[in-house]
Amino acid sequence: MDSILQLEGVTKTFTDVEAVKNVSFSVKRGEIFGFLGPNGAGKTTTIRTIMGIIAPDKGKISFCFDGEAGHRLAVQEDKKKVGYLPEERGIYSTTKVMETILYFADLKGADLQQAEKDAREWLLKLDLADYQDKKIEELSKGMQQKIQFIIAVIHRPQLVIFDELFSGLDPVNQELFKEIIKELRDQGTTVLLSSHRMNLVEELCDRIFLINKGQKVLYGSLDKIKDDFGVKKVWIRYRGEKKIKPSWPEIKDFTQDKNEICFTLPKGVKPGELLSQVLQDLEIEEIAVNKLSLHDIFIATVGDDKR
Ligand SMILES: Nc1ncnc2c1ncn2[C@@H]1O[C@H](COP(=O)(O)OP(=O)(O)OP(=O)(O)O)[C@@H](O)[C@H]1O
Repeated sequence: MDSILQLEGVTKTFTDVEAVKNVSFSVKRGEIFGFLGPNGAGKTTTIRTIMGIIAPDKGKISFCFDGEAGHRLAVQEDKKKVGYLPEERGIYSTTKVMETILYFADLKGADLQQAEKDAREWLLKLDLADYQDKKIEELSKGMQQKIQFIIAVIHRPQLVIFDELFSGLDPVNQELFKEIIKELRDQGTTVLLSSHRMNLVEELCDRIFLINKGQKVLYGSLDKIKDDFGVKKVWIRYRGEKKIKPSWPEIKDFTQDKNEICFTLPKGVKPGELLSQVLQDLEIEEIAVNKLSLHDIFIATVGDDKR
């Protein structure tokens, strides 16, 4: 898979904050790429440099549309190939919903007849069909966010960047957008998704970049990151209420709740060998051995600093 977007050594310093330090990654054509990090990590700053809203102090950002050679997003024509949902929400406006969507579609050079047809379909899909003639300011925050989503995709961009798409959406709408993002990917759109919602990222993305304090922490395929991390989480439910006192030095983060125990095994410890010793005198009802979730890896990697 070739890259549609490439960042090489991107650095951005504000007066007294090094917001982004030497960040490099590439987004492959047709993938859903997760861009993660705690609050203040540098995600939005990186995205704004990608969108050409702020210039990086150092580094190179290049796009490669339709197999062309990579170049900066300077040309107006190229900007039309990218969609962007910014983190800051609210398009408070007295303009009507459909007019607003078509205004942005026009700015991005979309065919207006096609855009109007697409807009109707999106509004229907997002449960806003009755709102097309309402003023934007009459919509709730979540509804306005849906309109911003439509604006980001109305010109059928090749690459779309969602900065915290899921924030402010209720669980039903989060599920709806999860499906929509998969559909966009299946239709050939590349998606860069910045988010704190680890469970959603885990379900949607094959590859991620985790940034903390402006710098790379983890980058690559989620499966490989989990394998490299190596820690396994073990959960066991057994018959009876025997109190367990683990005497095995390999076991970490041990907790017990009635007849359920949970612990982690560090990288390199083979669960089979240990469990055969641990389980000798327990009558097991259920057992699960899993790689750490992205949420656990996130906490383990950046949590200490945050605390
Ligand atoms: N315009 C600015 N002027 C000064 N400092 C800024 C500016 N924009 C961002 N920063 C600083 O840069 C750092 C990174 O901010 P950024 O908004 O990129 O983080 P983020 O990862 O998007 O955070 P969040 O998840 O909280 O939105 C922060 O320390 C922030 O205070």
